[in-house]
Amino acid sequence: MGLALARGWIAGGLPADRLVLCDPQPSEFATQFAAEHGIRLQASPLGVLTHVLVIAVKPQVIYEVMAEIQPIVGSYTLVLSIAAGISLVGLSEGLQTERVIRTMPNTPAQVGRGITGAVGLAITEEDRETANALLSAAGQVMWFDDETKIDGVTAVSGSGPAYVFYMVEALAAAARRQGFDEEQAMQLARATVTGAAALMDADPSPAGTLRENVTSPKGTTYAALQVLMAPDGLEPLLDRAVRAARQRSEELGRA
Ligand SMILES: NC(=O)C1=CN([C@@H]2O[C@H](COP(=O)(O)OP(=O)(O)OC[C@H]3O[C@@H](n4cnc5c(N)ncnc54)[C@H](OP(=O)(O)O)[C@@H]3O)[C@@H](O)[C@H]2O)C=CC1
Ligand SMILES: O=C(O)[C@@H]1CCC=N1
Repeated sequence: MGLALARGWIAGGLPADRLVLCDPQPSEFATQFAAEHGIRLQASPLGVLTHVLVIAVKPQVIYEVMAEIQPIVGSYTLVLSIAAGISLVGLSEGLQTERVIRTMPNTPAQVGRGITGAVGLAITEEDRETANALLSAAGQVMWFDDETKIDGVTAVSGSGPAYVFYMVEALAAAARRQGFDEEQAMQLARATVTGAAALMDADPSPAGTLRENVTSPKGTTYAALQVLMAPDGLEPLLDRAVRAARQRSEELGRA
């Protein structure tokens, strides 16, 4: 996810010499990305004068990483975390600063179409503007005063792209059962979801209206929606999925 953000920032015009990527074992992709854009890539941020420190490691290793990098955090450093579940207090204690922002982006950030939820601890208006400039290069930003909202953002939009991609996989599987080969099934499913998303993007009508526009009276869509909108249909299923993601976000924060 850190690289997705970095790609969004570079695509959005952030000069490469303002960015230092730190990873003790960078992937081939990260190495290539850094080389291609002339971005400094190093094992650790120790020694870097850091005005904005973006922490994008897994929640399971974040406390260990914070203990290691705390010395680079000074009064001049604004900290921005994207780690699921890790609280403002946890970040503040780990890095010995209150200039901390907890965020939850999502992977469409890499094409500038992400949405990020954000909440700050003791940040100034200037800190908020700095973070907003970075985050909005990757898409929309929603600020909250209540930190618990970030667990909800994580469960809805942070994890959400995976739900949509799975919907494509499931629709393609259903298409295969209708006799299409794998390639045809995936083409039909993928174009349906990207096309529907593009239509929703272009037309501000409520999603319900767009759905009704597809649904001819007593037609085929109506028949399908009788199944999807049944009491045991998609809504309760998504509700369970979102609750499970939220619970996991809360658990990661306690671990
Ligand atoms: N994936 C997503 O859609 C989203 C993820 N997030 C958050 O982003 C964070 C990363 O998740 P994700 O991108 O999925 O996971 P990844 O494993 O893809 O990314 C974590 C990266 O951090 C590297 N890393 C490990 N230790 C260090 C270290 N000491 N210093 C610097 N880098 C290190 C890892 O390397 P290695 O693989 O070698 O361990 C890996 O490349 C998590 O906290 C997650 O909650 C937030 C929003 C959305
Ligand atoms: O799966 C995860 O834990 C991360 C957080 C949100 C999306 N991916």
